[in-house]
Amino acid sequence: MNSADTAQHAAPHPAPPVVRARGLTMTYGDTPVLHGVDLDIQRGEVFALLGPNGAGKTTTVEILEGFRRRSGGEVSVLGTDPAHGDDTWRGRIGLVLQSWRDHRRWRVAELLHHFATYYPDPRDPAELLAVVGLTGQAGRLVERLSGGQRRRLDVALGIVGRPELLFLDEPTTGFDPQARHEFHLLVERLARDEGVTVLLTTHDLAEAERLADRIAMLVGGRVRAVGTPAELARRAAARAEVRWTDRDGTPRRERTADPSRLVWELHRDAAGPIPGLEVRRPTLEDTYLHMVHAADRADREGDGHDPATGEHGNGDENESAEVRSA
Ligand SMILES: Nc1ncnc2c1ncn2[C@@H]1O[C@H](COP(=O)(O)OP(=O)(O)OP(=O)(O)O)[C@@H](O)[C@H]1O
Repeated sequence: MNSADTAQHAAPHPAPPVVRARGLTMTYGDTPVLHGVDLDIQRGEVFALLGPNGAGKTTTVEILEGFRRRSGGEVSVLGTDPAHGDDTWRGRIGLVLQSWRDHRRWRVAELLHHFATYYPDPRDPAELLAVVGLTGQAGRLVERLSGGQRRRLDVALGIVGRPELLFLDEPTTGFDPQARHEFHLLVERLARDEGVTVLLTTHDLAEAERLADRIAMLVGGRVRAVGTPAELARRAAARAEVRWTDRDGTPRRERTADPSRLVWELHRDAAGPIPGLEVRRPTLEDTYLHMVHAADRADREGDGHDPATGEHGNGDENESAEVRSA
């Protein structure tokens, strides 16, 4: 959006994004892994960062958390450059890390009380244990918790300080389905009722689809697309699958960009109802796989083709900024 558009359509004092990155780059040694990432995450938004192993998700998140120094670009998190965040800034951020390995000898409630003392206005630890379903384990040593229970404790520790921005790095790994469901309700409540902004990385596409207002797909250190799950499905032009059973009982399936035409043709050719007829719309998984394959292909061919839009760029990193901000 150009500045004239902004003046015309935006509120008089639009809130700045909670997370903003422009042209973020990262190089390990002489290996570049982020190639100019742009992100805008608004207050109260649940934002998921998806991408294959090695895409650069953790690197991006660690830079935003202030744990890793970037090589280049501009970054602002809660109005501060994370490279210069102080304790007050850190207190406004919640991290759900991959388990608190140094605290195995603590008891669950003790550890939560201890963490609560770091913050000016912490949540009540007993209430929080109930929220994450660990009341029955309050007196247990952390090292005696199951994997899923420890992950719930990670979540409790991440939100005890009432963070404005919560980073969730693969938060439900090891959760059973019910614990995952309860965790999703908790994240929805935090975002909806308390206006907490959430940045989630996950390999669970159903989780991203369920929780995220918007999703960014990061492949090979570039954001290939940003949008709601429905927008991404439309942009990726992933095809629907039509299933039916032939007159001789053979199950059939066909992928098509125009399912309504195929269904019409089937009806036109059939003498009566079509048994087993089913139209399956593209899922986020279809979209994801489509984009990852297309991005791999584009990178191999070096043609600047963007899988998110089907547009051809000039291979310039700035070109894909148009896609990202769309
Ligand atoms: N400390 C490091 N030193 C050198 N290279 C690193 C370092 N950390 C990550 N990398 C490399 O940077 C690239 C991006 O890694 P990163 O961990 O950010 O990816 P990711 O998207 O989080 O992957 P995953 O889904 O597997 O967690 C990978 O090629 C990885 O090998």
